[in-house]
Amino acid sequence: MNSTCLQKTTRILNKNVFKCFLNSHIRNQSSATNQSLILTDVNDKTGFATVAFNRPPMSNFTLELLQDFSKSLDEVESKNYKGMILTSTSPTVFSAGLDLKELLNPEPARLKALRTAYIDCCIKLYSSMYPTVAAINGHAIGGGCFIAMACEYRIMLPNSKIGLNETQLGIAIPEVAVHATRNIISSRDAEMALTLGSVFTTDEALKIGLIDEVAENKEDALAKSEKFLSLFKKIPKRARGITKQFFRKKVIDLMTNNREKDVEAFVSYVMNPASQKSFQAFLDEAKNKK
Ligand SMILES: CCCCCC/C=C\CC(=O)SCCNC(=O)CCNC(=O)[C@H](O)C(C)(C)COP(=O)(O)OP(=O)(O)OC[C@H]1O[C@@H](n2cnc3c(N)ncnc32)[C@H](O)[C@@H]1OP(=O)(O)O
Repeated sequence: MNSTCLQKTTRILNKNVFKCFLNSHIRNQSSATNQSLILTDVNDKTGFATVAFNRPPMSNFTLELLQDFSKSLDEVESKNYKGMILTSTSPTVFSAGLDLKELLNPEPARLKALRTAYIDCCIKLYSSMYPTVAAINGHAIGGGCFIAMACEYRIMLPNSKIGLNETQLGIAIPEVAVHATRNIISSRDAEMALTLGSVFTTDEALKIGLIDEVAENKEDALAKSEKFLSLFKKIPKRARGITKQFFRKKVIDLMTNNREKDVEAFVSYVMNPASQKSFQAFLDEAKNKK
């Protein structure tokens, strides 16, 4: 097989694997974990890229996943795709946030790299020139919720949970997350939600405006996402992107300028014995549920 033919075959194979994951036909999780941690599929007709976290069943973030996600976000920007739908290949979870095993008894240098990579992804997503929508195909907790919040529009499946639960784990919410939350829901609801570490059902999230729409299933969520991105089809990209960035300037500046301070604070919260205890308690409780 010559190299062009091989490339074409590989592309087709990747596309089929991706479609299979998108439809949540994950029969064999160990084969899923052998795949890339991020899958990107581009619709040639619309120019929209669908980027999926590919770490079933929880789609929780490790350093490697975040590094790959950061590269995918660069690719969507540099290849000039017309918009991005963010989702996951897990059947019931968009993302359970940072991998708690990364936070438990961590090696400080890796923990710093994890948080830095997470903030990098948030900056790229929050300030992207292309339009973004989160097709929240299940639970979105902690860092998973914030990533969805960095998109411009959120469509969620019924019977799922979403929220920034950090205070429950002993991690203070950084100032930037306060402003980002207030950009979406009322200041009053934001203060209650972030101080309590509230996790909302789909219906509650819709009621307070944390999500914009509810979809019947994943297929419907992807169709609704395309509809949202299509709104911007005729709007010149540069004018749209710069206008979006003006609305988001405070959060972008805080994330960019406070990066080192945020990383230091995060490391100190995570290393705190009380937080360590709460990570272990969560993991033990989940084990004991079975
Ligand atoms: C610019 C700055 C902005 C700041 C934004 C904040 C940034 C990051 C902070 C974080 O992300 S901290 C982590 C937050 N996540 C959590 O607290 C865990 C969330 N998980 C859940 O609430 C639930 O698991 C779920 C997603 C609602 C699913 O519930 P379900 O009942 O279906 O499943 P469980 O029985 O709870 O779990 C199954 C299995 O998965 C393991 N697990 C779940 N979440 C994580 C995780 N985040 N990391 C590692 N492992 C996780 C859980 O322990 C079970 O494992 P086993 O017992 O089967 O081995």
